[in-house]
Amino acid sequence: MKRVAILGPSTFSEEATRHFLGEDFTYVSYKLISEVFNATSSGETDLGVIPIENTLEGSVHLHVDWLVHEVDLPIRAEWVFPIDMNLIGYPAPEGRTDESNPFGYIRKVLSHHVVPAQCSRFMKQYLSGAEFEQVSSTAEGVRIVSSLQDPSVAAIGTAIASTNYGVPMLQKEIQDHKDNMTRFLLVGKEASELKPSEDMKTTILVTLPEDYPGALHQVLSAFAWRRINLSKIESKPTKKKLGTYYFYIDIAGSLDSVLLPSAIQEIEAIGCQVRILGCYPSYPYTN
Ligand SMILES: O=C(O)C(=O)Cc1ccccc1
Repeated sequence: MKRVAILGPSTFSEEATRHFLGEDFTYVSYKLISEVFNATSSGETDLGVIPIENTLEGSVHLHVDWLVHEVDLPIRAEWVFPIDMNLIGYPAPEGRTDESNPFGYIRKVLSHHVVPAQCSRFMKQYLSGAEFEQVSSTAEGVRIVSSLQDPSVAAIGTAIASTNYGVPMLQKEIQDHKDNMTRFLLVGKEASELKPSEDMKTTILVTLPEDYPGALHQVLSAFAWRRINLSKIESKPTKKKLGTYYFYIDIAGSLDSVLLPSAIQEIEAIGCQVRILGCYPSYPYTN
């Protein structure tokens, strides 16, 4: 069975990956996302799973940075999964109940750094007196809460973490939007056989030549006149020189098509550097 590195166990990454890949894989849990990248890169696992983008927050920049700067792992698939955030902790100690705010006794909330933006309304209303502390995963927050057994410290995480660590669910589904989706990437050195998808995507990084006015316009027009659809374009610092950027571009379509390789050739011809991060199937959410 193929081995898949995930941030886990009992995380949103695990929920999303089991839903997508099923049980014909061996899941190997790592505490840090850097360990997920490194395990996949070193061959300890065949594949790795990276949460890359959320409906509300956009890209998880730290993870994009790893993909671009630290490893050379092609993207093999992407899928979307709905995320239900839950407040997990212990009930109010006796004498600490507050009519106006049932969670007013909570002083600290532990979770993954992408979480507060996804439950900002709930946190503002009920947890404004609590300090947020970032931990390596939502499950790690629940694990710490279970070890402290202190009602003033709570976590935000998955229902499965509440069950597995034996910490009560205080409030279900506290995310701002019911359709709170996260996009996950499957990365790996070798292609894996996956279910067919109607949608293929290609992700490229483009570095513009210096001193070439209008270079970005030229890049975009290489796609535009071929009627190639871009689903995302983001500029990011190259990290080599202040003020220099590359563009992270998601393209609807496959490198097997005639048009896309010719668009890339045209971009290279004007002096841009192009790195292909992957050409892969994309899956919408189906339950
Ligand atoms: O910490 C987790 O549970 C993760 O898998 C990372 C994450 C956190 C919040 C939304 C999606 C993924």
